[in-house]
Amino acid sequence: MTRPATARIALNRPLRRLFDYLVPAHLEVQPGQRVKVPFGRQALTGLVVETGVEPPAGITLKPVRDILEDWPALPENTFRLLTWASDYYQHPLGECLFTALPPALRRGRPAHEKAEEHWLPLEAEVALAAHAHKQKALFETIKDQPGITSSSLVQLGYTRAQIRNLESKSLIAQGQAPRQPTPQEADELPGPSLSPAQQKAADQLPDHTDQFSATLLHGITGSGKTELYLHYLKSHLKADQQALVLVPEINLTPQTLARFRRYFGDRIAVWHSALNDGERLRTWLKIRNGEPVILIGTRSAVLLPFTNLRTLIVDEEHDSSYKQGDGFRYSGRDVAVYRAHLNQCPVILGSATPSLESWHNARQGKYQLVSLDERANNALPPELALLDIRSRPLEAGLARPALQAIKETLARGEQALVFVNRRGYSPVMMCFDCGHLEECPHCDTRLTYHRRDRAMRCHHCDYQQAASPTCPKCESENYKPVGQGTERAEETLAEHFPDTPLVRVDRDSTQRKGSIQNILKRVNSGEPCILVGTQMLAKGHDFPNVTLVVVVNADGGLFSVDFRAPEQMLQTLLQVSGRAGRGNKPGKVLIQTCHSDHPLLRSLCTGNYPAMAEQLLAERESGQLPPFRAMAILRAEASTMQASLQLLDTIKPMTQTGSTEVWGPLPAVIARKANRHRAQLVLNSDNRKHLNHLLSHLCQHLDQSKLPAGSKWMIDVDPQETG
Ligand SMILES: Nc1ncnc2c1ncn2[C@@H]1O[C@H](COP(=O)(O)OP(=O)(O)OP(=O)(O)O)[C@@H](O)[C@H]1O
Ligand SMILES: [Zn+2]
Repeated sequence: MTRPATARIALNRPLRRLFDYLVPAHLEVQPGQRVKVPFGRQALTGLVVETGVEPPAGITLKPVRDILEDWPALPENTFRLLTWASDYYQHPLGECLFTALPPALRRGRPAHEKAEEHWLPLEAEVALAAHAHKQKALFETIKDQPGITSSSLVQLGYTRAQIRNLESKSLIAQGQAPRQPTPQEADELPGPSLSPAQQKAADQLPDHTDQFSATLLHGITGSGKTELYLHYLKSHLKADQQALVLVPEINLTPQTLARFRRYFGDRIAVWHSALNDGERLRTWLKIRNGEPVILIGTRSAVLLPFTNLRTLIVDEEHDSSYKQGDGFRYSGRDVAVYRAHLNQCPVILGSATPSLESWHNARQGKYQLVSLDERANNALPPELALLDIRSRPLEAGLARPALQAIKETLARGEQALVFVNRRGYSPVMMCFDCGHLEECPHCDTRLTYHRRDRAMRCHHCDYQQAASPTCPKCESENYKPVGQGTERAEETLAEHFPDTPLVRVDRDSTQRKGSIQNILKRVNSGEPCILVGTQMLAKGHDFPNVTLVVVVNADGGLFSVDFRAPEQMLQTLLQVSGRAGRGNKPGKVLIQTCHSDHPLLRSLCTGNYPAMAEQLLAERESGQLPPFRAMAILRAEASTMQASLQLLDTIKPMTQTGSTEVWGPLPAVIARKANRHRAQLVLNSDNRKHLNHLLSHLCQHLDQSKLPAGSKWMIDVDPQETG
């Protein structure tokens, strides 16, 4: 008797196991392929992991119901990448594999595009009834963006009925917009002409796209790293090959895209969180079909099923947004390096402030270091100075010399940028009579005061309450904001500079789709203005007329318990400083601090990042911290702290092997978040392989143990946040 055909299937479930099914004779399946399988009373989409498996004895298998297409949605190479990542990050294989599918395919939709409706205006102006505001706005939108799709319009808040209505009035009709230049046409555009310093760096980049190499491109802020990427792709990527450029979310600005489109036209595709399901499916299909796209995308783009990926670039490689903070906690940068290794192709990691991990790898010769230490366009590096605010009067956080410098900058017709590391009005509300501080009822944190909408908000859970004008405890009127947020800085600056436009950039001011684009457009017009913002402003932007940067308070990272805090502080401060003086006028940076003699801040002022990195690495080495050892955190969450600690206490003996040092269990820095009590066990090992085995073993054990109700555990490998 021949053995019946079987398949082992992964489901999109947080389960560390696979499921075996029979494969009916009329179906043929292969690894990576999507199938429909019965699961309980449901029919689920599954991905074939293996065929011809020996099912456990005594179990009657159910048959696969159907195949969704006759080709593997995940080709072999992508499949191997995800299998590796599942093992490395200790995340269930099913969920890892499904992250490489667009939402429509996860849900079992067919893998082909629905024809999209594109719209063009038929008239130059419209005569609509005066009250038809929405219709007019819709028409204007279509006029501004000819060829826009129905789904994009719906995303902008219009309805399909409104679109039909304009169509019935013969004001718009279906049709495609004028095309972008094709790759051939774009080829005729002159390539970027590199400065001598850029050319020297370009000459050191890897020559071959058919073998693995990892390069760390350390280019100071404003040195033109993007120009180098463009040049590299132009001269090395063949017409039929695919490339991936990873960027942090906020860097995917229209300017960046325009620069890539200028050289590569339609070959450029994008991948980020704001795409709708239709757009995701379309781009996914292009990549899976092996079209020679150059994909510019955020973190998850590194998991997509490329079939001919020959170059990977990770811009701002130090950026912490490359590490996913929940669920499948992978690092987009590290997966990119592994992927280049699998594909035998080059990966280029670029940054003005490389992560200590990458710097260490370069020092050890694992990565090739290429340095670019001149700014493009003959611009000079900014001049950094500390401004000690210990005994100076402050006006809402700003010292007089800082206000004076802003005034002079504006008088010269230039722009100033004020960096505040908190959004909202003030991070604390305090009663100066009874000492009451308003805290979140669900977390161990203070509530942030948002003056604009008179709300007190928790930045860790969704909690908010109306702001009270008097102390909620003793009703004193002596109840006041303490500390600086972006809203408060904006308010003070508006009082000081009533005639100057103020532009605030933080998560609150950029929530609406397109608002960041409008803000950037305004700043790029060059008119004198003051920009006030958080980290969002620090990264990657190119504002040629910003000549002054003021850092309201630099001290946040100096005394944190998180061992990465000093590194992240230096990176943020150097990045935000790097926004000054990128055009033809010199830039100046004023850093307000209460610790102007702190060695870290002193070395910051030299602007010499390699020296800072060496100093920080020496500290990491003496503390036996990453990158000198591998680290993983086992976190527990429960309805009481005691339960969390207890769970970790029972696990701890299992983690104590020769090569692993264990710290904890200890409560997390924010011990209670959204009413969950959090504790952690930190594992450190000299041997990454041993640590990986230990973690796999732990996962298996924990999966099979019965945990107390309401308790949860999770593993974070190479954690970014260790508090
Ligand atoms: N070879 C060149 N010729 C003319 N202009 C250039 C050249 N290279 C770069 N530039 C310009 O210099 C500016 C800085 O370049 P870019 O934004 O690529 O710097 P960067 O290295 O990415 O900086 P950061 O790390 O600060 O984001 C841009 O306005 C860019 O157009
Ligand atoms: Zn909260």
